Amino acid sequence: ACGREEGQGGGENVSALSPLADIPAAQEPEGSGGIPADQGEDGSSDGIPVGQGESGSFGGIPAGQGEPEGSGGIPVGQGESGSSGGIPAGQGESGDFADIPAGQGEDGGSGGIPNGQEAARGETSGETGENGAVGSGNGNGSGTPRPTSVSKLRNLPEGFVYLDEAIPGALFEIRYATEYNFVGAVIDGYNAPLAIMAEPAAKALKAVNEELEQSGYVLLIYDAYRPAKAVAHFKRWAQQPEVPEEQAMKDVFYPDVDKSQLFKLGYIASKSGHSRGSTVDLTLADRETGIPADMGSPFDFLGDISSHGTKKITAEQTANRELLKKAMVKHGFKPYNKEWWHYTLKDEPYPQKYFDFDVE
Ligand SMILES: C[C@@H](N)C(=O)N[C@H](C)C(=O)O
Ligand SMILES: [Zn+2]
Repeated sequence: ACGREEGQGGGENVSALSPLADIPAAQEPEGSGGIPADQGEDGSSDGIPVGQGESGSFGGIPAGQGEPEGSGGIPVGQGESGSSGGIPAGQGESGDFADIPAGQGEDGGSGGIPNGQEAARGETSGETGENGAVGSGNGNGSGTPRPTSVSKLRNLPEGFVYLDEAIPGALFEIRYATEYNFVGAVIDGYNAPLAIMAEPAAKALKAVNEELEQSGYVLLIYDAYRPAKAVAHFKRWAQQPEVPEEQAMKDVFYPDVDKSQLFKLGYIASKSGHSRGSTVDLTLADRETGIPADMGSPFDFLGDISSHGTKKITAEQTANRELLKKAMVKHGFKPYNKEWWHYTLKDEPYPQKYFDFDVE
């Protein structure tokens, strides 16, 4: 897993494959570095990787632009994403589409951090049903990939796409659709372990994946588009006092910080770039095994060690972070200094809009 555990996967190959360009991390917090809760910024998540088998075409995506952020647990193979025909009547409406005007945003939540669980190669549950069911793992932190049937409603707002269709070969572990995240519950608005982004961001991310494949890696995506209602859920949770039942998840994701400080410290954003559809939480995984590269801290570990430039990690872990960063920056994404997994497309198509349709 990508946590603090020993890095599997990436290690040795990395130095040979990555020129470690010194790309400075973006200063501007999408998160809320030093910004009081409620003033919004970006956030991200961690989840269950899903191996995306055959994905559909990437039709209709405008020339690339882009940015990124993920979920905890078990990578899930997204088998064949079949056609979307056959959606039962009455299921078609995807969630609310209440766009939140810029400046009103709710606080962003923070993606759960995967505890070094092995990223199981997408257990493709595969067979896509008539309504596009795909297999996906449930990020319950058990370490055991369990196929789940997911039906895509396929009526996303115009301009948005499912990443399993847009980025063949990527893996997914949508933590906020599971209980394996810092909140310890499925997050509001995540009705299925799916990743959605605005088309330009998806196109740019596809290019990143293609480039990394040359080095033996694929992208493992923990979170992408995040509904505003999910950010509101994070905020409500952070405002409640910590209780003993939360200790297990606290130990994994925010052991050194009181949860009431997570927004203020920039680890979760009140107005998250994720809700604008062009931010993604992700890591590198071995192309053959699906095992996440060792990044020195797990996804959604909310602490200093997750910052770009930290001295607390090994040269190999730094190299892994740099390999990901170099590829992301090359294709138009900007990093977030406090979280090595969080990236946002610079030329995002909806810079002022905070969407609230459900992930389903
Ligand atoms: C919570 C974490 N995964 C994340 O995305 N943090 C940034 C700052 C956000 O909430 O936008
Ligand atoms: Zn993020």
